[in-house]
Amino acid sequence: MTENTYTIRNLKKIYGQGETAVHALRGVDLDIPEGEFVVLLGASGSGKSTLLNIIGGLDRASEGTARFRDRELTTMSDRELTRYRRDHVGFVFQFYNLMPSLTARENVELVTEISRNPMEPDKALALVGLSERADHFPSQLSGGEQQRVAIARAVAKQPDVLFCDEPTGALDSTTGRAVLRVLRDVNETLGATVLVVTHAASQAAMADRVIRFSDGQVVEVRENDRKLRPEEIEW
Ligand SMILES: Nc1ncnc2c1ncn2[C@@H]1O[C@H](COP(=O)(O)OP(=O)(O)OP(=O)(O)O)[C@@H](O)[C@H]1O
Repeated sequence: MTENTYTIRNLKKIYGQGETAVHALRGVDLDIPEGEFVVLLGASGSGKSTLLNIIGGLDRASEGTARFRDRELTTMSDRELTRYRRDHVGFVFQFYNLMPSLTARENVELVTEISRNPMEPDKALALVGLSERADHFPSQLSGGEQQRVAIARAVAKQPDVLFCDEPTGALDSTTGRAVLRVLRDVNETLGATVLVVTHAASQAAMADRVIRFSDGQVVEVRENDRKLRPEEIEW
């Protein structure tokens, strides 16, 4: 039997209370198997980021359970959640969040210096095809290159899970494809489970599993028999 990275049951998230309460997740049930490349689709406001934030240990659920392997996240203390994030999870966001005053290598070192089992920063930069740019500052790099530094930073700690919220949202499709290729390589060579939130529905063709959200609920889970390569995807 395949193990799950995440086992999620009746997960609910309510922001605020009373008349202004927002039901961002309305009872989500999901199994995310180890090592899969998963794409989350759904309209703006359907709850994708909220789910990512909860299972990434950045936010807390209002109700329900979310297990990472054999550990329950919803009952962890803040300290345990911080350790979980540090040891197991990498994040990539739409706007790269790099430190402008640090070079590409130094941005990666920020993470490797506090990680339990990091790879060499230069190896992480090589993995995303940026060995030649290690001494450049973010302002000297293109958007796609900056995003690849952000991916190198996230994977340098050798996370079990890589969360990507709109990683290609700010990029043209050629550059975006290069970024998707890197994410696929991370999934295949490091074996990390990769979860990508995207508005570009065509990117779902490169996933093992496609999860569609609507109004705080999962309305479809689809497994692809055949995955497309990033080069074959148009958006
Ligand atoms: N901190 C917050 N306080 C109050 N409401 C919030 C908060 N964060 C999110 N929401 C609401 O929760 C709902 C789900 O938001 P979420 O960001 O998860 O959606 P999403 O599917 O990721 O959207 P997008 O594709 O636009 O990023 C939305 O109605 C949003 O307005």
